[in-house]
Amino acid sequence: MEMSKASKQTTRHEESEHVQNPEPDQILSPRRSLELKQRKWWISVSLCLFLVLLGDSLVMLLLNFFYVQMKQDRREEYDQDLQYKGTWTQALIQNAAFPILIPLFFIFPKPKQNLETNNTSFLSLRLFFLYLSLGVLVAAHSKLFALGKLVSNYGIFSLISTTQLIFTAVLTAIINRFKFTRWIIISILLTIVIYVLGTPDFGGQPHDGEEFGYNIQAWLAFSATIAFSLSLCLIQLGFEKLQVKTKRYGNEKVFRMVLEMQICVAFVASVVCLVGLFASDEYKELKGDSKRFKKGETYYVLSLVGLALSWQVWAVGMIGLVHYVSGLFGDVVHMCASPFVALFVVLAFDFMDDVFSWPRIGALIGTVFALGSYFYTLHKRNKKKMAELKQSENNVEV
Ligand SMILES: Nc1ncnc2[nH]cnc12
Repeated sequence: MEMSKASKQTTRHEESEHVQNPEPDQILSPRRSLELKQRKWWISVSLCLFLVLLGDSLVMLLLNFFYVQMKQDRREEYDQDLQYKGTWTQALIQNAAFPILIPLFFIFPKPKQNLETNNTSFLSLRLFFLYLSLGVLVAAHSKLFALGKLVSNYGIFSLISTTQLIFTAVLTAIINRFKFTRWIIISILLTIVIYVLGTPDFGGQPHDGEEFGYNIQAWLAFSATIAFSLSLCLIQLGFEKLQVKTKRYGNEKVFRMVLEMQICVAFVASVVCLVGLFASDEYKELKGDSKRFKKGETYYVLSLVGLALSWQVWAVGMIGLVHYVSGLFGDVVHMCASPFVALFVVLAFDFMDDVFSWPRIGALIGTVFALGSYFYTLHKRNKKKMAELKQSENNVEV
């Protein structure tokens, strides 16, 4: 697209201003600047990891709280009726609290737009379609996840969910041309074992006789799993190939990108879930649930609001990990959260059937090795970048 004379002048003016007032990073030596960048990156990764653990734990605690509120005493008398019943509602809750992120989006600093790029409207259009399709995909996995949890035996559902990491690994190899290292493979294998041993129990299961056929259960869990893995890989692709290339945020990876992705995708997903909720007449059943809540309607609404906010905490952490590291790492962290979540559920609720047994303790210890092994690869990658920079500096000096 042709640039007008006036805009060219402004651009030149801005460019000279940019040179006269360099960014703080540009004043520093390249080595110091890379060091600072890597430190900032580690802080961002640690923060996102914490958000995923926190979100995962809060979601599971609130789901169990809901279960306890609907039932007078023990959880071992499983009853599907005591879960959040509406699956469109649950899918909506998983996405609908995104507006709380909008003020955050404006609070986070906006880096200067890169002025070299001129043909970004094409990329922005593709980004728009990516957000649209990702929103539909996220709505689909949220709905299938809720449905699978409602109609399946939770143990079987969890076991099938274990394959999630395998799907993510295969899909990311194809879609993102992901390069696996020995340490990443060790981390994946450990995470699978951790997930099998450490998944938290969940009370809201159907009675044995009431379960859907195993076929349907398996298909629901598999579909949720594949849709979830696919969404992680596509989000990574969107960051790498579209969002970074539009250069609206300069050349850097910034947290604003994470918030933009989550707000746009969750908005589309919420619209899809709302349509589903009304088209299926499910909204009519909501009143019944609130009446049965032991602590009353206010707590019922508060627990739904809490659940919706917890999902946003989780989603921002997940998308942050995809942005700063990869979809595969996001999935590893999400699955490694399971023994922590199980521990919190055991500590928070006095469920007679739920103890923090040896396999779970083993799983908890295993997370240190699984995450440590992935972190080792990341540390080596950062060190390699620093070594390359030092090498090129030495070459210039010689
Ligand atoms: N909607 C979802 N949320 C969390 N984990 C999932 N795994 C598959 N679908 C999921």
